[in-house]
Amino acid sequence: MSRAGAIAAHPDKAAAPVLELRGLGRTYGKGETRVESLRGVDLAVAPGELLAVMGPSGSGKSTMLLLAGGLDAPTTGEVLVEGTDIGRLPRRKQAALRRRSVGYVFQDLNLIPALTALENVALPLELDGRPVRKARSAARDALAEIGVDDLAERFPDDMSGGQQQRVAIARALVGERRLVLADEPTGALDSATGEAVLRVLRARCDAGAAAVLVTHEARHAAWADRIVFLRDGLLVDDTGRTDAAESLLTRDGPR
Ligand SMILES: Nc1ncnc2c1ncn2[C@@H]1O[C@H](COP(=O)(O)OP(=O)(O)OP(=O)(O)O)[C@@H](O)[C@H]1O
Repeated sequence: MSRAGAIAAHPDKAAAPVLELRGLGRTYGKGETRVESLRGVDLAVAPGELLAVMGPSGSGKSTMLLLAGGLDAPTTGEVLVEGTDIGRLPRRKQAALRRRSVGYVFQDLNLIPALTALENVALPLELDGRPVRKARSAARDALAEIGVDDLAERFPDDMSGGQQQRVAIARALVGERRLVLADEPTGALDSATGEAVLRVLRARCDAGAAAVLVTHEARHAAWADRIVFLRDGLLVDDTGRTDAAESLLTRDGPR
């Protein structure tokens, strides 16, 4: 299916959002060291939608992603994942929802050094109670999707930074993740591999997932259905595509 065709079918704005941020704020520190990292952000991401978040360094992009994934708690406001306010869930249920529904690709890769690539990718499913054989089979599929199935038996220390990053991306996508949160996911990758990763992210969204992609690069943001801009902890523009990003698009996808 062409990208133009995929966009016609997605995102499904009529469906309930996969992710909703309501009045989201986060303040760090006190007194002179107080920083208002986010200052009341409202945002909804629909099934099928790939949303790009851009903005200057320090504008709150990473903070927003951490809060959206329940890895940090907001000072004000709410985060709803598939309609559930994650702040109201007991800790164990919150952890289960994160494992089942949310995939993270952060700059800090956090692969477990004592586990092979395959074991790292299978881990979230195994923690969730999936039988080991099924979890590893799904992990193999995810590694293949990212094009690193040949690394399955390798340990993180025996991989390059780019290979580790691709394994971390496979771990974020394994299973039926409805929400993928990616913070500069192509950082350590050459441009062809980076594009391939974005293609996978796009395909996941076209299959019904929602994704939030923090990026500094307009050519990566051009894969998104919508781009929002953060400045000083506030969303300053939620109007859709920029002309700059639009101009990077061709009929069948970004170059
Ligand atoms: N754990 C923390 N403790 C104190 N201040 C923090 C913390 N995390 C973020 N901040 C501050 O909050 C603000 C927003 O940071 P954040 O990392 O979210 O920005 P960003 O837009 O992702 O930046 P970059 O593009 O450089 O990654 C910055 O002023 C940062 O110093």
